Amino acid sequence: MSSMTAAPVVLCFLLRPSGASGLEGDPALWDVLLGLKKRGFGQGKVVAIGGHVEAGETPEEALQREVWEEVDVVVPQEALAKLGTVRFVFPAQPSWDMNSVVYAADRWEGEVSPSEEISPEWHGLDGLPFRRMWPDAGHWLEEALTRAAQAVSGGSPEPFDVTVTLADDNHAVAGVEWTFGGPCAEPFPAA
Ligand SMILES: Nc1[nH]c(=O)nc2c1ncn2[C@H]1C[C@H](O)[C@@H](COP(=O)(O)OP(=O)(O)OP(=O)(O)O)O1
Repeated sequence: MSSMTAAPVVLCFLLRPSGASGLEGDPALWDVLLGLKKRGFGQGKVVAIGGHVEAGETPEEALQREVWEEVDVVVPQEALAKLGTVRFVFPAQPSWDMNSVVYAADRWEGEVSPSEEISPEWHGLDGLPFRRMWPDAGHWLEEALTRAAQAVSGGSPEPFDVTVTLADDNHAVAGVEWTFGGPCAEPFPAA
Protein backbone atom coordinates (compact mmCIF):
# COMPACT_ATOMS: atom_id res chain seq x y z
CA MET A 1 0.00 0.00 0.00
CA SER A 2 1.29 3.46 -0.74
CA SER A 3 0.59 6.20 1.72
CA MET A 4 -1.48 9.32 1.04
CA THR A 5 1.16 11.41 2.74
CA ALA A 6 4.20 10.13 0.84
CA ALA A 7 6.54 12.94 -0.21
CA PRO A 8 6.63 13.65 -3.96
CA VAL A 9 10.01 12.90 -5.51
CA VAL A 10 11.46 12.77 -9.03
CA LEU A 11 14.23 10.48 -10.27
CA CYS A 12 16.18 11.14 -13.47
CA PHE A 13 18.26 8.62 -15.39
CA LEU A 14 20.68 10.35 -17.74
CA LEU A 15 21.91 7.83 -20.31
CA ARG A 16 24.94 8.07 -22.61
CA PRO A 17 26.14 5.58 -25.23
CA SER A 18 28.48 3.03 -23.62
CA GLY A 19 30.56 2.47 -26.73
CA ALA A 20 29.57 -1.22 -26.82
CA SER A 21 28.20 -2.70 -30.02
CA GLY A 22 24.90 -4.53 -30.25
CA LEU A 23 21.32 -4.28 -31.39
CA GLU A 24 19.31 -1.11 -30.89
CA GLY A 25 17.46 -1.18 -27.56
CA ASP A 26 20.09 -3.45 -25.96
CA PRO A 27 20.72 -2.13 -22.41
CA ALA A 28 24.46 -2.91 -22.77
CA LEU A 29 24.65 -0.03 -25.23
CA TRP A 30 24.09 2.52 -22.46
CA ASP A 31 25.73 3.92 -19.34
CA VAL A 32 23.59 5.57 -16.65
CA LEU A 33 24.53 8.44 -14.37
CA LEU A 34 24.14 7.54 -10.68
CA GLY A 35 25.66 9.33 -7.71
CA LEU A 36 27.31 8.64 -4.38
CA LYS A 37 25.18 10.49 -1.81
CA LYS A 38 27.59 12.50 0.33
CA ARG A 39 25.13 13.81 2.94
CA GLY A 40 21.57 13.50 4.27
CA PHE A 41 19.11 10.72 3.47
CA GLY A 42 20.90 7.68 2.04
CA GLN A 43 24.37 9.07 2.81
CA GLY A 44 27.14 6.71 1.64
CA LYS A 45 24.89 4.90 -0.86
CA VAL A 46 24.93 5.11 -4.63
CA VAL A 47 21.53 6.48 -5.66
CA ALA A 48 19.59 7.77 -8.63
CA ILE A 49 19.88 11.50 -9.33
CA GLY A 50 16.79 13.36 -8.12
CA GLY A 51 14.97 14.59 -5.04
CA HIS A 52 11.89 16.19 -3.60
CA VAL A 53 9.34 18.19 -5.56
CA GLU A 54 8.91 21.51 -3.79
CA ALA A 55 5.60 23.36 -3.35
CA GLY A 56 4.58 25.12 -6.57
CA GLU A 57 6.87 23.05 -8.82
CA THR A 58 5.80 20.65 -11.55
CA PRO A 59 7.67 17.31 -11.47
CA GLU A 60 9.60 18.37 -14.59
CA GLU A 61 10.65 21.66 -12.97
CA ALA A 62 11.74 19.81 -9.83
CA LEU A 63 13.75 17.37 -11.93
CA GLN A 64 15.53 20.18 -13.76
CA ARG A 65 16.37 21.91 -10.47
CA GLU A 66 17.56 18.71 -8.74
CA VAL A 67 19.71 17.58 -11.67
CA TRP A 68 21.27 21.03 -11.87
CA GLU A 69 21.87 21.20 -8.08
CA GLU A 70 23.29 17.67 -7.87
CA VAL A 71 25.39 17.22 -11.03
CA ASP A 72 25.45 20.69 -12.64
CA VAL A 73 23.74 20.01 -15.96
CA VAL A 74 20.47 21.28 -17.45
CA VAL A 75 18.07 18.75 -19.00
CA PRO A 76 15.72 20.32 -21.58
CA GLN A 77 12.07 19.47 -20.82
CA GLU A 78 11.58 18.10 -24.34
CA ALA A 79 14.37 15.56 -23.75
CA LEU A 80 12.51 13.96 -20.82
CA ALA A 81 10.78 10.61 -21.26
CA LYS A 82 8.46 9.67 -18.40
CA LEU A 83 8.87 5.99 -17.54
CA GLY A 84 6.70 5.26 -14.52
CA THR A 85 6.58 5.49 -10.76
CA VAL A 86 8.40 3.98 -7.80
CA ARG A 87 6.74 4.14 -4.39
CA PHE A 88 9.04 3.68 -1.40
CA VAL A 89 7.04 2.58 1.67
CA PHE A 90 8.68 2.58 5.12
CA PRO A 91 6.08 0.97 7.43
CA ALA A 92 8.32 1.50 10.48
CA GLN A 93 8.92 5.17 9.56
CA PRO A 94 5.97 6.42 7.48
CA SER A 95 7.32 9.98 7.43
CA TRP A 96 10.00 8.65 5.03
CA ASP A 97 7.47 7.38 2.47
CA MET A 98 8.16 8.75 -1.02
CA ASN A 99 6.35 8.52 -4.33
CA SER A 100 8.77 8.99 -7.24
CA VAL A 101 8.08 9.76 -10.85
CA VAL A 102 10.91 8.37 -12.97
CA TYR A 103 12.26 9.97 -16.16
CA ALA A 104 15.04 9.26 -18.64
CA ALA A 105 16.96 11.58 -20.97
CA ASP A 106 19.95 11.22 -23.30
CA ARG A 107 20.54 14.95 -23.85
CA TRP A 108 21.61 17.72 -21.49
CA GLU A 109 23.55 20.95 -21.46
CA GLY A 110 26.86 21.33 -19.63
CA GLU A 111 29.43 18.95 -18.14
CA VAL A 112 28.43 16.53 -15.40
CA SER A 113 30.32 17.53 -12.25
CA PRO A 114 30.16 16.86 -8.50
CA SER A 115 28.26 18.91 -5.93
CA GLU A 116 28.28 18.99 -2.11
CA GLU A 117 25.47 16.41 -2.18
CA ILE A 118 26.44 14.01 -4.97
CA SER A 119 29.60 12.54 -6.43
CA PRO A 120 28.49 11.47 -9.92
CA GLU A 121 29.38 8.01 -11.30
CA TRP A 122 28.70 6.49 -14.73
CA HIS A 123 27.84 2.78 -14.76
CA GLY A 124 27.11 0.38 -17.61
CA LEU A 125 23.57 -0.96 -17.51
CA ASP A 126 25.11 -4.44 -17.47
CA GLY A 127 27.34 -3.59 -14.46
CA LEU A 128 25.23 -1.72 -11.91
CA PRO A 129 26.81 -1.20 -8.43
CA PHE A 130 24.08 -2.99 -6.45
CA ARG A 131 26.30 -3.75 -3.44
CA ARG A 132 26.72 0.01 -2.88
CA MET A 133 23.03 0.86 -3.36
CA TRP A 134 19.83 0.53 -1.33
CA PRO A 135 19.10 -3.24 -1.23
CA ASP A 136 15.78 -2.61 -2.99
CA ALA A 137 17.60 -1.30 -6.08
CA GLY A 138 18.37 -4.94 -6.94
CA HIS A 139 14.61 -5.47 -7.31
CA TRP A 140 13.57 -2.54 -9.51
CA LEU A 141 16.49 -0.63 -11.03
CA GLU A 142 17.40 -2.99 -13.87
CA GLU A 143 13.79 -3.20 -15.07
CA ALA A 144 13.42 0.59 -14.93
CA LEU A 145 16.70 1.12 -16.81
CA THR A 146 15.80 -1.39 -19.51
CA ARG A 147 12.75 0.77 -20.15
CA ALA A 148 14.89 3.92 -19.98
CA ALA A 149 17.15 2.47 -22.70
CA GLN A 150 14.11 1.63 -24.83
CA ALA A 151 12.69 5.14 -24.39
CA VAL A 152 15.91 6.93 -25.43
CA SER A 153 16.25 4.52 -28.38
CA GLY A 154 12.95 5.80 -29.77
CA GLY A 155 10.70 3.11 -28.27
CA SER A 156 7.58 3.58 -26.15
CA PRO A 157 7.95 1.18 -23.22
CA GLU A 158 4.85 0.39 -21.21
CA PRO A 159 4.70 2.54 -18.07
CA PHE A 160 5.53 0.75 -14.83
CA ASP A 161 4.42 1.29 -11.26
CA VAL A 162 6.44 -0.48 -8.58
CA THR A 163 5.82 -0.36 -4.84
CA VAL A 164 8.87 -1.17 -2.72
CA THR A 165 8.08 -1.94 0.92
CA LEU A 166 11.01 -1.71 3.31
CA ALA A 167 11.51 -4.01 6.30
CA ASP A 168 11.34 -2.79 9.89
CA ASP A 169 15.04 -1.85 9.81
CA ASN A 170 14.14 0.71 7.06
CA HIS A 171 16.83 -0.83 4.86
CA ALA A 172 16.15 -4.44 3.85
CA VAL A 173 13.34 -5.25 1.43
CA ALA A 174 10.01 -6.60 2.72
CA GLY A 175 8.17 -6.72 -0.61
CA VAL A 176 8.11 -5.51 -4.21
CA GLU A 177 4.95 -5.30 -6.33
CA TRP A 178 4.81 -4.37 -10.01
CA THR A 179 2.04 -3.30 -12.31
CA PHE A 180 2.60 -2.46 -15.97
CA GLY A 181 0.76 -0.53 -18.60
CA GLY A 182 -1.19 1.77 -16.30
CA PRO A 183 -1.77 5.39 -17.24
CA CYS A 184 1.52 6.52 -15.64
CA ALA A 185 -0.56 8.79 -13.46
CA GLU A 186 1.01 11.42 -11.26
CA PRO A 187 1.40 9.71 -7.88
CA PHE A 188 0.86 13.05 -6.21
CA PRO A 189 -1.41 16.05 -6.77
CA ALA A 190 -0.46 18.58 -9.42
CA ALA A 191 1.33 21.66 -8.08
N1 LIG B 1 14.43 2.77 -0.59
C1 LIG B 1 15.01 3.59 -1.48
N2 LIG B 1 15.77 3.12 -2.50
C2 LIG B 1 16.35 3.94 -3.42
O1 LIG B 1 17.03 3.44 -4.33
N3 LIG B 1 16.21 5.29 -3.39
C3 LIG B 1 15.46 5.78 -2.40
C4 LIG B 1 14.83 4.97 -1.42
N4 LIG B 1 14.14 5.78 -0.56
C5 LIG B 1 14.34 7.02 -1.00
N5 LIG B 1 15.12 7.05 -2.11
C6 LIG B 1 15.56 8.23 -2.85
C7 LIG B 1 14.43 8.95 -3.52
C8 LIG B 1 14.91 10.39 -3.48
O2 LIG B 1 15.55 10.76 -4.68
C9 LIG B 1 15.96 10.45 -2.38
C10 LIG B 1 15.57 11.38 -1.30
O3 LIG B 1 16.73 11.99 -0.92
P1 LIG B 1 16.78 13.45 -0.28
O4 LIG B 1 15.92 13.47 0.93
O5 LIG B 1 18.21 13.79 -0.13
O6 LIG B 1 16.11 14.32 -1.42
P2 LIG B 1 16.56 15.77 -1.86
O7 LIG B 1 17.65 15.65 -2.88
O8 LIG B 1 15.30 16.48 -2.25
O9 LIG B 1 17.18 16.37 -0.56
P3 LIG B 1 17.09 17.84 -0.09
O10 LIG B 1 17.51 18.67 -1.29
O11 LIG B 1 18.08 17.83 1.05
O12 LIG B 1 15.65 18.00 0.31
O13 LIG B 1 16.12 9.13 -1.91
